[in-house]
Amino acid sequence: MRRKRFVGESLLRCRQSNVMYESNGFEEAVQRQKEMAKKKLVTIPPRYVRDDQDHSVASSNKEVPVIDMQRLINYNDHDDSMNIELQKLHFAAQEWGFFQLINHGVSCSVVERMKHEIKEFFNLPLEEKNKFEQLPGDTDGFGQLFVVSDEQKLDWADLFYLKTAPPHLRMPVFSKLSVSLRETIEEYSEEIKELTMKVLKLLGKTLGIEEEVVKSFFEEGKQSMRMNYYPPCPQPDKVMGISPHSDASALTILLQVNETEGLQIKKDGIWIPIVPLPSAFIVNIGDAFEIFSNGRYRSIEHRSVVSSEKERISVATFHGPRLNGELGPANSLVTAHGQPAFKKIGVNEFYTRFFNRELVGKTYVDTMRITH
Ligand SMILES: O=C(O)CCC(=O)C(=O)O
Ligand SMILES: [Fe+2]
Repeated sequence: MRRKRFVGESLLRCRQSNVMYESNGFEEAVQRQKEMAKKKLVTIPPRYVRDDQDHSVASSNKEVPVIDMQRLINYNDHDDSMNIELQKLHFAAQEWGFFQLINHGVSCSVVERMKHEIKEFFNLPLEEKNKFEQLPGDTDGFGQLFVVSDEQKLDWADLFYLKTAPPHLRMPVFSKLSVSLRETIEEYSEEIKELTMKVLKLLGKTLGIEEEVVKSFFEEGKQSMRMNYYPPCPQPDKVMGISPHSDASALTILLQVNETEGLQIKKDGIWIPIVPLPSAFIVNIGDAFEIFSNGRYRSIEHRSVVSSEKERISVATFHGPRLNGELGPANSLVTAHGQPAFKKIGVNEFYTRFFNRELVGKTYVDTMRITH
């Protein structure tokens, strides 16, 4: 039995070794894209082949709702345009669990710097990237997450994960990053946190939850970032960039770093591709908010597919509940609607259990559901 950290054979690790390199087409694909344009890869290593996934998508072009943050800030109950936007937010959260957020107020310069720095970061030579590998038993750094067996299929992606806030959660890998990347992430983290709290309070408002209650669960919440690099794949229909899953977060704010599309969400059993609007964030409800809202707003399954030609890069910022607290349905919703739909769980345990399982659809949040 190999040590757990080797189970997924981090792409970085594989790229270090010429032997592995010769025998593993995926790493070759990554290298080919980055440094070795002459090599031609035609087959995909079996661990990445997904016979279990149907790649078909909706034939209609349904689109996720677009919410204008500008219309929602400084909320005032007498302002009709705000009321309309708040209704739209409620509809988006209830019917879609996903929306695009425009006029979000996060400064353009921070977003642009973030995109630039992340592209540069994934472009670093291998020897440099090796310095940021996950340590045994840890989640932060380059590596694999949610890989729990040697047989498990792997996603066609290189991922870099960081806990970003509150600052005491940052791991040593964070301080090893270049000053410019670190400062950019810090600023981005701060602005995204502010935005997230505004959206969470508004979602609370649409559900009749007091702002103070939202704050007590989420104000000091755990924020983390998952940076995803999806190399081009010679047979994109045979692999998954990220397998279908819901996020454990309360709210996720996704930044599309380059132009390549790939995110799809499952609506009424059908996969719908998302076409990101320029300057928008893609926002989604996660498991922790499904629990907090007693099931009124649900986390939605999503996945990422890859391209045969182009790399794709995204940064997901997850915001969850306060680590030393308890996660469970907001009291006011339980009183108003009869019974709790979810068990209460300590937040630390909520995350420990999440990271120790395979990430499959909504199976994690389902373990906390109470069946009456
Ligand atoms: O890359 C994407 O569009 C999706 C990423 C994602 O779902 C995640 O990191 O949880
Ligand atoms: Fe996700």
